[in-house]
Amino acid sequence: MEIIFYHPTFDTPYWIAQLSKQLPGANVREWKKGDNQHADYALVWHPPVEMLQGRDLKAVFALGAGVDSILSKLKANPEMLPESIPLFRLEDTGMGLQMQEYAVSQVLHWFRRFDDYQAQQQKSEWQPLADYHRDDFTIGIMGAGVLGGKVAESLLAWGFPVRCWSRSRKTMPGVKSFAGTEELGDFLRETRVLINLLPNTAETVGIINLTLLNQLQDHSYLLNLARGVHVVEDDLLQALNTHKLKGAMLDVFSREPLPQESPLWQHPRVVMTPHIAAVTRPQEAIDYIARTITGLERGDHVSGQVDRQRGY
Ligand SMILES: NC(=O)C1=CN([C@@H]2O[C@H](COP(=O)(O)OP(=O)(O)OC[C@H]3O[C@@H](n4cnc5c(N)ncnc54)[C@H](O)[C@@H]3O)[C@@H](O)[C@H]2O)C=CC1
Ligand SMILES: O=C(O)C(=O)CO
Repeated sequence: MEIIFYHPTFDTPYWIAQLSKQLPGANVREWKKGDNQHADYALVWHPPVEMLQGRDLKAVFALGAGVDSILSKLKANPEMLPESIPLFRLEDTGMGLQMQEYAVSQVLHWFRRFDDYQAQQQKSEWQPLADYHRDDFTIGIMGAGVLGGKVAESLLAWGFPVRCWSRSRKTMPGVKSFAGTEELGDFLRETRVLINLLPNTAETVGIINLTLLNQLQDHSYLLNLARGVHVVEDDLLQALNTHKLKGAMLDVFSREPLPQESPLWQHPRVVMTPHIAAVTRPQEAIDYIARTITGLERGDHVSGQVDRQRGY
């Protein structure tokens, strides 16, 4: 079995060594420009079109959870990957725990009013503030998939009321589920902390705009863990400046790195990280890919296949 690997920043020799260990019958090689030799599987992130085009592959694995970049490349170059070749993505593989750490730490930060205490400290002000109550701190998760589900579990464990919104209704013990555009308003109405874990699709681009933000509770918070294009940044700034939103924590931006001139950098109630909410953990990802390839070779049903029509 021949496997080609391409990632612009990962430690390629490490990945090749570990994959070869887990798939002893396979020959795993780094794909380099000009390599047109046969391959059964391709493992990729931001692949050049020529790497995939015209190949008789059994499957392609995206080395991340989101497949928006590969699907947008495919839209521009449909011949890069025919529909008959399945595309897989990473399901959790250690990203769920990272998302939990990120969300829990920031929700607790807001809930215990550490943002207010930090602002007071800037003014050398010693002033205990009134506690917030969990009943007024409903967490609303947009996108209740693999990662949204994990985040919901962890915030439930901290005793917060948790609700989620997705395309179809979910059954998660203790979590109130809302589905479809017709239930979006009800979902937002009681949400105090909005956590975004939607995929980037034609339907979700720009979904977090002023109309949506205005439906949240007053003095709400936004945690964007998914993709920058979900948020209309001017609308976010407006919601912050009118105090509809009390704070925002952003891991992702419509342009990355965030341009120096963006007013988000300096906003006193915005905190940000450089797209690190959940990164690919090599060992877990390699375990998953090796397990899935073994399953595909046996003809088993395996999970993680992207539905290209849906876009995730
Ligand atoms: N910031 C970071 O470091 C990372 C960000 N991500 C982002 O997180 C996203 C989510 O990842 P997973 O949970 O693994 O995806 P998933 O596919 O398991 O879950 C997506 C959820 O969104 C819902 N959804 C999709 N379209 C919808 C629509 N139009 N309306 C309502 N609900 C809709 C689905 O029903 C599903 O519940 C990824 O697509 C990726 O963009 C993923 C990993 C790291
Ligand atoms: O896996 C993904 O989709 C990511 O955004 C990784 O940072």
